[in-house]
Amino acid sequence: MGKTEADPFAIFHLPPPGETSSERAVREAKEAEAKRVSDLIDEQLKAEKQALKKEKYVVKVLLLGQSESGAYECKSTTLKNFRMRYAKAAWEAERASWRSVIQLNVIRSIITIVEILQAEMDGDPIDSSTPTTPVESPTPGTPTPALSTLLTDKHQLLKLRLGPLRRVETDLKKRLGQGAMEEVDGAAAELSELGPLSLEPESEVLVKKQRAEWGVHRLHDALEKLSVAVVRVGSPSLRGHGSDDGSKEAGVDDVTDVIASCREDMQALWSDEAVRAVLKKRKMRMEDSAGFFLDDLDRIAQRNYEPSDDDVVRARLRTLGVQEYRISFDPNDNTVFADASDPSLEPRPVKRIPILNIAGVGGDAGREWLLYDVGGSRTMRHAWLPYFDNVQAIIFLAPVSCFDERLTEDSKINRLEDSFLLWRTVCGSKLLQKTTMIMFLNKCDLLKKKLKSGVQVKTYLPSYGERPNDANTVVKYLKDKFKEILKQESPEVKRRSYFYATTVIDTKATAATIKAVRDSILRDYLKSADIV
Ligand SMILES: Nc1nc2c(ncn2[C@@H]2O[C@H](COP(=O)(O)OP(=O)(O)OP(=O)(O)O)[C@@H](O)[C@H]2O)c(=O)[nH]1
Ligand SMILES: [Mg+2]
Repeated sequence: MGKTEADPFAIFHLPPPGETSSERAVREAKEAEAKRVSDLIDEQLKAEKQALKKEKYVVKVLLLGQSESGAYECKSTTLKNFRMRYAKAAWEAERASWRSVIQLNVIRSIITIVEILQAEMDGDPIDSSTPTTPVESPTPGTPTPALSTLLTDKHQLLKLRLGPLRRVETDLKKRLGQGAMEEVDGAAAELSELGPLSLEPESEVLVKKQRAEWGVHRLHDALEKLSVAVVRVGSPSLRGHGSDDGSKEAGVDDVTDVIASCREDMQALWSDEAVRAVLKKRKMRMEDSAGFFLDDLDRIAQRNYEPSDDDVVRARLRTLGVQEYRISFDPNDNTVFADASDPSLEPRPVKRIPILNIAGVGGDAGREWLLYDVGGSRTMRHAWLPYFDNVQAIIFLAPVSCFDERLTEDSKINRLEDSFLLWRTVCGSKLLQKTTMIMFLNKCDLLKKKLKSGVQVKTYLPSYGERPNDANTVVKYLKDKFKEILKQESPEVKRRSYFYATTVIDTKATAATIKAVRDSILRDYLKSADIV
């Protein structure tokens, strides 16, 4: 190579004239460090590029539905069914942490009962706006016989003996930590100001069934805090309360210890006939409320209690904001179900037909899913919009049992009506025109119970007319209504939709539905991405 053809930039790589050997060593060290940093940046860029490419094939699924204090659409419960089946490692790792949430649910139920007894003692009027499952009780507003005379010294004693649960509730909330907060809505605000429990007539205690509910913004963080607390059991800061007999098992934290010590008193309260009569009069069906575990106290209020899958699914913790979950499907599970849309009320076994081999056709496409669980209250709905972009499927939870209930936040609105409105808005969104729509007509168990107790659908939905008042007919009627709305709101594209009648706390029955849903979403995704 001649002098004129020399690399004009070579001069920049030449050592400075007159460089000593120590200066050279310093320079070379600097150059080596610069190269290391440059290589690192290159590697990061490459990894980001690969992640972006992979992200393109991530299937996004959004769970939607209303949620008001006192009535929920079970979005998080549905998601738990997915994770229990398809994110087994994370599910197992979290299991112990859910114990604290279940304990919190138990304590909440007991405190609610004590407050209702208090209201009866004080002669507080019955709150007619409360959307609870109706039981045979007098029409709100009409004079009701006082049951306070049924409440005796026995109840006073029980109340006193259950007093420590208040402190334990505070401890549990502290454990949930900063990621958690109490969702205080309107009338329930006073509850957070409540002092110690009291059955004295001069007490300031107010009973509202529109309860302040404990919720979390970052479930993962909250559960992680709980697991740390569980590991720390036996640490001095968590000790301090002895059990009835003064003994305490090693490794049992204070909260669990107090709950176990209160087991018999909690059972006595829950099984007491006078208490049941007051609850009935005040239209509170604890059995139908979220996070109900009082029938399982024998098992749960134990020092060695460990939650089962079903317990975790039934545990109630309100979602605030939007939570993201990643699920990676097993690469060996490469068959999908044949189309199983529109099954009858009881999930029908569907024939398993290997219609495609994903690994062979689309590589990793469709293996990674991002599931978004959003807080459903009206004040949170604005937060949904950014998640509509590029979403493959919406799982919409509609509560079929709520045809006779009204929103807590606006007592003029029927809950079913609100669900129809929300469904119309979601179906009509331009961003979702090609999105697969999956509807869970949920809470079939509560619907059956309600109809069995004699509630007539036509009283609340005059258009229901003289159709039979049974669950199958009601579900079919509502499904047709939802389908009609979907059709009206999908004028151009033929959008895929699937409707399922569900009871998502029944994990066994839901397993088949979840599998069918997974397969439908995957099949539609692969088709839309032109992978098949
Ligand atoms: N009886 C009955 N209860 C159910 C059913 N599905 C869910 N639940 C209960 O309802 C409660 C609330 O459900 P969640 O899944 O937390 O409701 P959500 O839609 O996530 O509510 P937000 O987080 O407040 O938006 C849970 O504690 C469940 O135990 C069902 O099909 N039948
Ligand atoms: Mg939730």
